Amino acid sequence: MSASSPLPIIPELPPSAADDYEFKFVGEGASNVVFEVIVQPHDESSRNLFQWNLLRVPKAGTKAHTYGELIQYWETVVKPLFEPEDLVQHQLVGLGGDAVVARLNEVLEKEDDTRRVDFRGSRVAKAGYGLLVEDMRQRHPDDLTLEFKPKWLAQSPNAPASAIRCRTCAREAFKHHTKPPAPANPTILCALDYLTCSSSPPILATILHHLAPSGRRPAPETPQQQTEQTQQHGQLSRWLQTNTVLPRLRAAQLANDRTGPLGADAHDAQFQLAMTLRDCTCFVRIPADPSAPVEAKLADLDKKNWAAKLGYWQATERRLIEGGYYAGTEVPRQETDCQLERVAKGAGEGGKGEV
Ligand SMILES: O=P(O)(O)O[C@@H]1[C@@H](OP(=O)(O)O)[C@H](OP(=O)(O)O)[C@H](O)[C@H](OP(=O)(O)O)[C@H]1OP(=O)(O)O
Ligand SMILES: Nc1ncnc2c1ncn2[C@@H]1O[C@H](COP(=O)(O)OP(=O)(O)OP(=O)(O)O)[C@@H](O)[C@H]1O
Repeated sequence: MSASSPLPIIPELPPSAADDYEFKFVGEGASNVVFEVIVQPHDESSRNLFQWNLLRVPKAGTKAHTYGELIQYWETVVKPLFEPEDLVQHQLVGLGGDAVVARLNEVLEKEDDTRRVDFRGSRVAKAGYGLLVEDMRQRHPDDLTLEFKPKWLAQSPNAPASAIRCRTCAREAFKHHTKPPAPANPTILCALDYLTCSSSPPILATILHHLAPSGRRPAPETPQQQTEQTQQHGQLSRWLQTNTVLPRLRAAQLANDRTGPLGADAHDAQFQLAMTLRDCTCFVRIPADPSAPVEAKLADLDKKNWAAKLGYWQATERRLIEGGYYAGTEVPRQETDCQLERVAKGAGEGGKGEV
């Protein structure tokens, strides 16, 4: 938003929305909740707003910035780093009063039993604005959709010389140490593999196994569905090998962090941006229609509350170094599959070939 561009018109939910609209829980993170909004068929203007968009609202009691600040940061700092098609688009929407927030909280309360344990009981904040975010879910029941966090695509500048794990694998090993992984999902995907899979078929196979395990989709019921799924698998492989968005994200993470958390201060705007870039989500949609293009977009590129988080980031980095999580010497040893360890062991020893 430059100083000279006109202020965008912010749409507003009508006062009757709490009673007239249906709100369905879609997902949540530590700071936000996302809902699908279903409007009356005759309400054409609202139908246009919500046909391809979801409603994202802030949770109460977090240290996150207001949506006005998030939009300003995204427009001026994040957006210039990417191509428009790399980013999930969004716009502010007025919530039309506390009745909508109360309604959203009723929906959330009903979900409590199935929510992530540490999120249970958290509620939507009494905010004036939400965000309309481009809906990245399936548009057709046979579309293949994926969601993952690329995290740290390059090593932390603070990693010790003895590191055989990247920052993402070290952090995951620490997490598994304090909270053992679910039996269904025991292995860790090394974030560095996203960038090297283009030149290594075994690494590509590992990523495909993590992102699109065959058991997660219903088995094809017709020859047409079988063909579609094979095509989509091929499209996903090609996307992983040729996309430009993850290399661009990695380059921006590297360019904006020369010191790592231990050398940064709360006023270091570049480091702060790097931390935003390390906590985004990548959505991929591969349409069932083979002539339609693959869409892959980054979301959740929110400005971090640096003053509130710097202490946590520094303490995490120290814990990973001092606890031996980078060096792989923690006790008991956690199972990881880091590219750095594979390289250190030598590509020949049953590893995954050149990386
Ligand atoms: O600290 P990390 O690396 O575990 O990342 C946190 C995320 O954990 P996860 O991606 O699951 O490992 C964490 O994600 P969850 O929603 O807890 O899964 C948040 O994104 C957190 O950011 P914020 O406090 O909401 O600003 C994230 O915090 P920072 O990115 O600010 O460190
Ligand atoms: N544009 C979208 N399309 C489809 N689903 C979405 C979209 N945005 C969010 N979601 C769903 O809602 C969930 C939570 O959204 P979001 O990432 O905005 O929360 P958050 O609190 O910012 O997360 P985090 O704690 O990781 O920072 C996502 O994991 C995803 O399942």
